[in-house]
Amino acid sequence: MTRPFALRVRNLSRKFDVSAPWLNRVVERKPKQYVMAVDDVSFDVPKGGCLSLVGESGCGKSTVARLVTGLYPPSNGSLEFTPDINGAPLSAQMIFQDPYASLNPRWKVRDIIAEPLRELKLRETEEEILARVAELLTTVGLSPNDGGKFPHEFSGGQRQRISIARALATEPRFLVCDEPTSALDVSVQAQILNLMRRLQDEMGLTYLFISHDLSVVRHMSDRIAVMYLGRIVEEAETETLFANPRHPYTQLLMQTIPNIEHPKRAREVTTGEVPSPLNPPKGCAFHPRCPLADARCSAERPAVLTLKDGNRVACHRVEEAEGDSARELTGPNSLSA
Ligand SMILES: Nc1ncnc2c1ncn2[C@@H]1O[C@H](COP(=O)(O)OP(=O)(O)OP(=O)(O)O)[C@@H](O)[C@H]1O
Repeated sequence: MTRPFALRVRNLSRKFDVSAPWLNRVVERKPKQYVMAVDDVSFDVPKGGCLSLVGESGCGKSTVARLVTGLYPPSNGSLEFTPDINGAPLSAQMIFQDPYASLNPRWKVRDIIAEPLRELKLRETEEEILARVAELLTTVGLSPNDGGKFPHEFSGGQRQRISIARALATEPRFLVCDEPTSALDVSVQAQILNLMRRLQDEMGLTYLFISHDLSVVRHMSDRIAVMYLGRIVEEAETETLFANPRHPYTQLLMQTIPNIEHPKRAREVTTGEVPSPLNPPKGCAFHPRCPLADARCSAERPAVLTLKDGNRVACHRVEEAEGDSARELTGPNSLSA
């Protein structure tokens, strides 16, 4: 049975104009240049669940986050929130990687958290606003007295708790979390992830979670979409992805996860570099780094196939290996509705 979705994204693209200034282009006879930061991406975020986007720096994760929160308009494609999420005060709230940079250092914590309440007039009196701030601080594991302090008086983990409290102020149903723990120590990361899971259970929140680290998203996610150079290369249920990573790039990312046998792994891919998005490789964008690549991979871009188990993968070699069990639906990137 298909799970109801909170957000449905179809064929979403976003390009950025990165051309040199007009005069330089004319003098040097250079054409306009574009980066395809997000290229024909489709996914569903399950209601009350968590979909994670994973991939190396520059693959387009943050741009998807900004498209979902409305910070950027798409160049193409659609975003559809279910009506109850659209009806919430803001359809999607965002939690950022660096809580210090996203908290105004000159404001007391209570004013930081109260800002959206005041802005959107969600409480009538100052007393009600302060009561709500105290409630939010308690919800994220801080003390109501912490409202009188400034951001620099807190540790990194506590500052991320403050960001979460502020994001929750408007009672959103949908949170976009862009690398919320990657600036934190591993032990603090676990505390913040546990807090986010508890809040999800208690408030029925839906998460779009973004990380470069598969091990971080493993225990948060119902499904994981792996991105490479602006496109989704594999999307699967979390346990299936870990048990049977099909795309060679997912397999490469798996090799960066520390485990008992390899406790000191780098956590980041150290073999080969991501090609420039200004000049992406022809065919499959991953083929220059792929141990399985053959002539077809350098010539023909693989479509995103939906497999019998509902998971999706864009790889000629997987398609060949899975034979009849792989089936293409109505076109590249389509999902079973
Ligand atoms: N405002 C912008 N103008 C021009 N290019 C951009 C802009 N935002 C992103 N890009 C480019 O789009 C591509 C995707 O960037 P994006 O930040 O979405 O990736 P990411 O996977 O989130 O990486 P990171 O984790 O480093 O932020 C990159 O090549 C980036 O340089």
